[in-house]
Amino acid sequence: MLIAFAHTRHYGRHRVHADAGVIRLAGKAQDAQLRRLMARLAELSIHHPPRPAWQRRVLSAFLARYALGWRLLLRRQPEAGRADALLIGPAGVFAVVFAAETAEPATGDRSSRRLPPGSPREQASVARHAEEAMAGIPVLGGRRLAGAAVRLVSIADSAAVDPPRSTGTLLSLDERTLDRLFTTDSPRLRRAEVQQIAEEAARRLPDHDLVSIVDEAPAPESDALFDADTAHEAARSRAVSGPFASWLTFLDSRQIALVERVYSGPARISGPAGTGKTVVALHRLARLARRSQGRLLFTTFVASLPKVHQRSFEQLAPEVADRVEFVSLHRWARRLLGERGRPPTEDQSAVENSLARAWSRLRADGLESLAPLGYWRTEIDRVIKGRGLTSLAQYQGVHRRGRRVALTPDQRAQVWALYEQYQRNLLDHGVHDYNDLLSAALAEIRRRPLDPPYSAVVVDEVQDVVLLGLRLLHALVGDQPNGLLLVGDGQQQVYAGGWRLSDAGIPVQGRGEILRTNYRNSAGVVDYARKVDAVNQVDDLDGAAGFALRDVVVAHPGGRVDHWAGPDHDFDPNLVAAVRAIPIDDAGDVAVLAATVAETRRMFRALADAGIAVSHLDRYDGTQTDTVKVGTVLRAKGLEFSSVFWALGTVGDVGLGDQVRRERAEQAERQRLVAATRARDYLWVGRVTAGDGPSAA
Ligand SMILES: Nc1ncnc2c1ncn2[C@@H]1O[C@H](COP(=O)(O)OP(=O)(O)OP(=O)(O)O)[C@@H](O)[C@H]1O
Repeated sequence: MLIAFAHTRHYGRHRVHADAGVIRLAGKAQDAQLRRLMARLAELSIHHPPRPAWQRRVLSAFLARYALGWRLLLRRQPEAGRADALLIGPAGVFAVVFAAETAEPATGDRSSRRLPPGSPREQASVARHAEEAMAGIPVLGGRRLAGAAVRLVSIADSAAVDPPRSTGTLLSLDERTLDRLFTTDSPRLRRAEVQQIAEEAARRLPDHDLVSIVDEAPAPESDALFDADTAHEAARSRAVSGPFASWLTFLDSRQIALVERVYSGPARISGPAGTGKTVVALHRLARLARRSQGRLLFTTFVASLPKVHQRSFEQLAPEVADRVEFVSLHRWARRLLGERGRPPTEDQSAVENSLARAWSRLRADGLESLAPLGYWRTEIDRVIKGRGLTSLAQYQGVHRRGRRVALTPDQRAQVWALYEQYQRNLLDHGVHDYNDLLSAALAEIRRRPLDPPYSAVVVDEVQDVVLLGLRLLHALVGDQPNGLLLVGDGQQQVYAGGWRLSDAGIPVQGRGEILRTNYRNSAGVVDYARKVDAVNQVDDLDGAAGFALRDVVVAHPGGRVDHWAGPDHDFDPNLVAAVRAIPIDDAGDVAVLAATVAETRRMFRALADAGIAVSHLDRYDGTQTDTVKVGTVLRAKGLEFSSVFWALGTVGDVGLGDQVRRERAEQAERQRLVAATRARDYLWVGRVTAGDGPSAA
């Protein structure tokens, strides 16, 4: 065994020498020997102050894992607001603080005295400095270490009376619980990445020593996923670019810039499907949470999505996860109204009934000849109530974005009459629809703002939030710096009746950013999605030309798309056969999607009858299960699966006018785009060429 240190010295039979601040321990590492060596190292070091025995044992425990790929950077002199060490290994990057008074600073200088261990100020300072030192360290493949990947861990003397508790921004351990640091279900770093990061950190931090042990027989990289012979091309490309969920640890330089950017007011991140918009939003939340004390909010229009992203966030930044609320917009509004003593009365069938009764009274006025009731429901939901219009005069003047049935002033007056009758019926029933929830919540917030307010609000899939919802979310944080972040993609808008951010009075000029590299979908899947017509109708949510999927850079090669077309009676057996062809172990990463609930019901039944374990996508919360998820494409927004089966429904548009048909076709194209871009590696597209299609239950 050879130990290298600042100057070559001999300790027993070990030769120790230091070279540019790098300490080397060479030879076969035995735990007991290491412990002795570390003790000597601490005592004899000309760089490091003496350490208490328990800290030396902890450091030895770190070094004992050297052969398993762990690297240690040791700060020479303790310093207020700085980590004592950085530990880098398969489970991630940790900034380590010894949570007890270490040896008195050699200089006795007051400035180097520490704040009380574990004080929030000390924690925040340690976390910030460690993040800033490490963020952006490059590894192979053009990826860079994300600041949020650096976790703060405080290690206490296990002889202390109270066992340490993980609180706030801190993971607290002692010698008895130290193993929790090293164990991980899904490795975040590969051996070569650990080494690259450690070496670059040593360059960036000249007041640290990188302790290394040259082992004659390093343990082999154990992950079979990286075996070039066995892996599928796309899966291999993912494996090469990093272990599972590599976005938890690495981002590209553009993404890092967006995570770290300080915005002086509301900001927008857009970009085509799969470019990491949500990933960037989650990293930003982690960064902001670590730099603030209050609550933060992540919300979206899609009911089931917040839970899924909450699970990812708990992996990304467990220390601050309890300060970030993940909740859908309507649930949030409902909760607020409850807390303010004004709980809404919700009854979906009474809401439907209110509209149906209004329709049977007023349809003869001519609306029926233009479009069916469903069309007017969208008009009321998205255009009239969704935009918070309060008078016919406002409605007469509004630009009905995405709505293809042109309306004369008289016809607008008829729609307005339908809306007013609907409102009266809701009132009679004493019920509220979804938009009523949002407008009541907005009125509440204007009457009495939240106290304390959120320090940041992130809105994902913002393109599908109604204007009223945007106003509500804007009212929560106003134009405060880093307050409101809107994340979305105009190309994936699945509801007509959209808006411009300027309609909501949200100023994002100069704070709009675009992501352009797709990390989710393999090239074959992107090639299919590029041809979808929705590609040609995209803006940046504020009127300017957007950046479309057809122009993305694709990170992963490979991927496959299969097409099936045939008569209705052949659809079910072909779907079942195609799903069966997926290896059983991968079933949990499979989604079967369609545009309508009726279609999904039929497919659910067909798969279940064939003995395939299925579950409802709308109950999916990100928990790993081995069931195939079946649901509508609306429920799949923001999600991804290894394989996606998509039933191209036949649009039941017999007897509809050209304009309604056109709008439906546009919507169907956008849904197709969303469905296709949920698939990482495999997409199956089934189309019924004769008969009713899968919607015929
Ligand atoms: N820098 C990165 N390195 C590796 N993988 C990444 C990176 N950025 C994103 N990803 C992966 O890309 C996928 C898509 O990311 P994300 O869900 O954030 O995209 P999105 O733009 O929000 O997509 P959509 O608009 O379709 O919801 C995720 O699986 C994530 O793991």
